[in-house]
Amino acid sequence: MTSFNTIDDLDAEQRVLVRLDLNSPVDDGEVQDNRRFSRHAETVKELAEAGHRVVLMAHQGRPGNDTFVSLDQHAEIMADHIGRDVQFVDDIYGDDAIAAIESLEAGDVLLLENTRMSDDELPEEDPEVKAETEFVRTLAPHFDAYINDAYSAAHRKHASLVGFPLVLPAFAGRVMETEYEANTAIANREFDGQVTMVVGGTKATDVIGVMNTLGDKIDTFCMGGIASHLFLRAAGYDVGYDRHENLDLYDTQWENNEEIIRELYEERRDQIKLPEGLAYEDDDGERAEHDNEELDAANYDYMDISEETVDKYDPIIRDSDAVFLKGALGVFEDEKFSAGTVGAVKAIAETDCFSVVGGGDTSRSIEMYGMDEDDFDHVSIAGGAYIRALTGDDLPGVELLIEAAE
Ligand SMILES: Nc1ncnc2c1ncn2[C@@H]1O[C@H](COP(=O)(O)OP(=O)(O)O)[C@@H](O)[C@H]1O
Ligand SMILES: O=C(OP(=O)(O)O)[C@H](O)COP(=O)(O)O
Repeated sequence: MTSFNTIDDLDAEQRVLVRLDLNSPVDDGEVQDNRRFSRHAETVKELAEAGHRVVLMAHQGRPGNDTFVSLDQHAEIMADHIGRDVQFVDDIYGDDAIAAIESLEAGDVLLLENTRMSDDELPEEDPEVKAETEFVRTLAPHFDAYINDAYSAAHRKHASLVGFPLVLPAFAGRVMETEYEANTAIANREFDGQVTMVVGGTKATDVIGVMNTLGDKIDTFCMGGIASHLFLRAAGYDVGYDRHENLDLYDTQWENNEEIIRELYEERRDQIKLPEGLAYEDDDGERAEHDNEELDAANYDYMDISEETVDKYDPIIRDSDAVFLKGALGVFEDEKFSAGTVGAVKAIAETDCFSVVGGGDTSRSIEMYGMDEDDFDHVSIAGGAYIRALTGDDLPGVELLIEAAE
């Protein structure tokens, strides 16, 4: 069913520019190894072993966030995964980057600096505009082929994702192939019985927009994470406001989505299940909980759904014939705030239903809490892209690969 050219269609010994998605959790400045590395390592290893000169591009975090860091650590982690050296240059398309690219020999692998450190990368613009950026125009002449393996970023119209397919022969990497095939098959499938979507994570903007479109396919949404705080705010509770100056989790997402959140809450109230309360860290560093009536956004950070909410969602999941999870229901990386995410993921694993767990960060909870990937029909390293794919909407990065093959 593959509709694009893949690594199998490459000529021998090419100079290949490969876009990966290595966007990872960062803990105190330390990049955390995760499934994105192991999955992309298959593509990188295959290309290097075939004797291509392999130059990798990826992004990390968003400017202004703590997770917006250099990719030097990513090069070391990738090297461990592929069992060969991964060179790193702290430049994207300047003289240092070009010199490093030109000095590569067959089978060498080089990682360029975080693409989002270039001003050309981020504004979402049409491919034709991105293809004209200095970023794309400077790098492209040094390559024979562009390979997009970053399915999980394919919903973004950024230079490294949509600019190059217009100026270089474009191919899909192995992760792109498998994620596209799995997610497209899921999107085209009809489900009988009860279909549930568990929605969490921090990127509420990515999920709220598509909830309306998916509303006719999904019987019940179980809400957690930041999106649930925004819905609770729409329901009149004191939550979903930022209390730290340098951390924008809520205010912008509320401003951008207020209308649709209020509309969804009004029109789909029976379908959308909200937390009964939320958990925070008390003065002794222990988990404590507030019921919705007690929520106090000015003084507390809420990091998980309450235990009562876990109990409310559990039977909904267990009675389902299909369950899709996108995003963590709480800060599961800290064990005391893992109850929501682990409760939902375990219930899905133990239920004989069709199941998909999505999200680069969220899929880490499976191994962190001793579950097995085989307990799910599909574990996607994509979050926003996978949920967008479920709506049947095109992903710009994928569309360009398909057009290139036509
Ligand atoms: N209440 C919360 N407050 C802060 N972060 C949260 C909260 N609930 C969930 N998260 C965080 O959401 C992250 C996953 O969100 P996101 O990046 O949107 O999903 P993914 O990368 O899995 O698609 C997790 O790492 C988790 O720590
Ligand atoms: O991690 C990603 O998306 P995801 O959190 O939806 O899985 C991608 O790398 C896209 O990153 P972005 O949402 O900062 O554009």
